[in-house]
Amino acid sequence: MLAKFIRSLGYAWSGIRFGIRTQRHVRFHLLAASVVSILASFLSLTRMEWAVLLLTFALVIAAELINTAIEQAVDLASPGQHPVAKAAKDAAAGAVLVTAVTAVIIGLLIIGPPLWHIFMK
Ligand SMILES: Nc1ncnc2c1ncn2[C@@H]1O[C@H](COP(=O)(O)OP(=O)(O)OP(=O)(O)O)[C@@H](O)[C@H]1O
Repeated sequence: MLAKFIRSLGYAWSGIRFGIRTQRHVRFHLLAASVVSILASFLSLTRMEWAVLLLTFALVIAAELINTAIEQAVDLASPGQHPVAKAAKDAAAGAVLVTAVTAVIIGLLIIGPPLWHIFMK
């Protein structure tokens, strides 16, 4: 039971590594999350603000990994060009865009005002 759980964690970790290795957008979002975290660590954020930031990072990275899974599955099912393949990939990319735009707005709402305060002092 425990061994099976650990094996499943290994599969999930290898999926994350695949996303990081092959998808430049995954790497970009990880970098953006790191930069925001470093900036945020200099600000006196509340636990709730940190929770919202972490949830936002997780949402964007998870959306990128699901997008990667959909791209892989579509390429396997439809190696040639097909309008349904395009619709599937574009919808998955749209989902990532929704989370990324929301993340930028949340980032501006949470770290924007304290950063503004520091730089305008
Ligand atoms: N098998 C396919 N059939 C039809 N259209 C496809 C197919 N594969 C990709 N496309 C479409 O071609 C366009 C570019 O696809 P591509 O996967 O290169 O997107 P991208 O976002 O530039 O990729 P990347 O993640 O490598 O940056 C998208 O509109 C996508 O939906």
